Amino acid sequence: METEFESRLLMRGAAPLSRTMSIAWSRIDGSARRRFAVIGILSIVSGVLPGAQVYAVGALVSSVVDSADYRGYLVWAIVFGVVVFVKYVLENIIKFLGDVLTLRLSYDIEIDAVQRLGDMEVQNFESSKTYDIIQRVDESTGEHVYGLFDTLRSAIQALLSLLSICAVLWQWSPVIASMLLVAPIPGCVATFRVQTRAYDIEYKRATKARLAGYLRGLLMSDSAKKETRLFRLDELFTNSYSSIKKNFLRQDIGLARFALLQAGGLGAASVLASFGAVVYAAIIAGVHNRVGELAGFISATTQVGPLVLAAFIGFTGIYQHLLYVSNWAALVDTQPARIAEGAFRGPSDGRGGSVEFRNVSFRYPGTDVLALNDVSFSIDSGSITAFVGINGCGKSTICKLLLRFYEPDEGEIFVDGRPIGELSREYLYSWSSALFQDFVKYERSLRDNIEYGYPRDRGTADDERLWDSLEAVGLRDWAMSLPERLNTMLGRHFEGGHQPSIGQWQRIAAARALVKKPRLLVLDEPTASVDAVSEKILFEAMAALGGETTVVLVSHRFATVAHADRIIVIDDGAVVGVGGHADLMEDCAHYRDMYDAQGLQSR
Ligand SMILES: Nc1ncnc2c1ncn2[C@@H]1O[C@H](COP(=O)(O)OP(=O)(O)OP(=O)(O)O)[C@@H](O)[C@H]1O
Repeated sequence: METEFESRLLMRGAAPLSRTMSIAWSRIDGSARRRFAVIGILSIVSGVLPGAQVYAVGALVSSVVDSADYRGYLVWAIVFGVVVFVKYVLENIIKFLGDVLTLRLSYDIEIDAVQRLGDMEVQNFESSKTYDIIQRVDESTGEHVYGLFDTLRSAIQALLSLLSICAVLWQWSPVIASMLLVAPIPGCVATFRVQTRAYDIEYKRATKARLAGYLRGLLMSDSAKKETRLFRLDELFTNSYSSIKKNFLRQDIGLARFALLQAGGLGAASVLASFGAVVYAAIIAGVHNRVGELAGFISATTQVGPLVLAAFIGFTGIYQHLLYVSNWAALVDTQPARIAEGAFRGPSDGRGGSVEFRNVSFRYPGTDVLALNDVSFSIDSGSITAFVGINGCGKSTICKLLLRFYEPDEGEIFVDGRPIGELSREYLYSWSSALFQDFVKYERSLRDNIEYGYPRDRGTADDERLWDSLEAVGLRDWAMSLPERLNTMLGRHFEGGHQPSIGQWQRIAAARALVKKPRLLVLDEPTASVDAVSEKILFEAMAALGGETTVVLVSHRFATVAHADRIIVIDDGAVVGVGGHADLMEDCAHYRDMYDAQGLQSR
């Protein structure tokens, strides 16, 4: 059973090990590689010193026994001291260089991972495959990258030390040398078994551990607290969490018992075998009067066990690091979905903003259902166009394609008469803006919250512009009443934060969308959280943009929708009606049904 598992472990690790190590190596810069080289050379020197140390012990004791003159053994005492001291110095230098390298790699790799995440397209975060990889990369990856190389280095150094000791012992007695080398093996097998079992437990519990982490996160989340309290989910989640943890506890205690049994069996066999080797060496020494060699054997006994273990376990310990590093390597190795960049950078101050979808069809990656099926429509520049339809009909998908978060599978999208793929996204985003239904509540100052919507290449937005945006969304008076006005921190996570209501948060997000005075404004359910008065204010803000800004509005509120210049009705990924409110009430049964349903609900 164990053997089968161990071989599975090696199989599982061997292929990713070489791939992961080559990825890690390719990401390490020249100076870090030089540091690795220096550490490697010092490790080789330090690796052969234990042999010299054992030899010096033997020679020292022999010279004490054989020579009456202290000068005879003083030389060996000095040699012994120098060997011990040089090893001490080398080990400390290796440790220092290793620590510095760990810190540097941790920094480099953490920044590299963060940059990769920042650089990813929206669609990667909406794909469970990539999202899974993203979730598994944590801040400790850098330490494990060095750990991966360092474990290998330590194992090789331990092997060198063993060879050097072996070379010395062999000259004295091949039989005792063999006994000493073989003695630690059962103990190593025991440790290997315990480690592989621990690794296997960790590997198998990864999914449950993630679930436990998720439940814990829900229990700690301020946004989830109301629901968890109301639906008594806190109790349910706490029970699930503790049941997972109890299971882990049971496994860990079982592992501790297994470790004790292994130590008591194979581990004890090693101790007894070493003891046997020393007794045998003592007998030989007594018979042949080779006290120096006996001292060398005893000195070697204390070193050989840990060295065999380090060499043996070092190679298995690599898998522990591999578990972490492979997540990061998978991130590096992932070919995230990319949106091709267009070259057109256009006149930055030019107005416009007309949009056309021509026979656009689209499936989300990894699905076979058409989210949009042969969709065609056109939107005049400066107009307000509303999209309506039941949940899941494809309205948000139209917004995502228009903002180039995805590319259509078929058909083409034109902006100002030009295929959208020809526009550079930097250019497109410099004059378009959006307010999403899942807008972000940045727990930063009110100023930051609005300024985040202002293009960085235009510098910082002046206060007047920020106040204008607040005015447009009806928040000027509220902002004036805040303790530090624009500089007031928002949210509860940082000290001194002021918590806006959800509707205020949404209007702040609207101010952020408006601050750049966009030519194209996509509003994906912008009024979901606001009251009727605020909705009117928001709509007036949109209308005030009229002529200057093309507004694409997704909304379920017919009171808002009815004011749009044109309404496009979507059903099951297809356009089923286009026109003004009055026309659609006449001609489009689907629109009329939705309108009536909302009228009934509100009565
Ligand atoms: N990231 C995604 N991966 C796979 N399928 C998706 C994804 N996002 C949306 N879909 C699917 O695409 C279809 C259209 O979704 P979309 O979000 O565009 O609907 P919607 O009209 O905006 O709905 P709602 O009114 O609920 O916001 C739905 O069937 C939905 O399940």
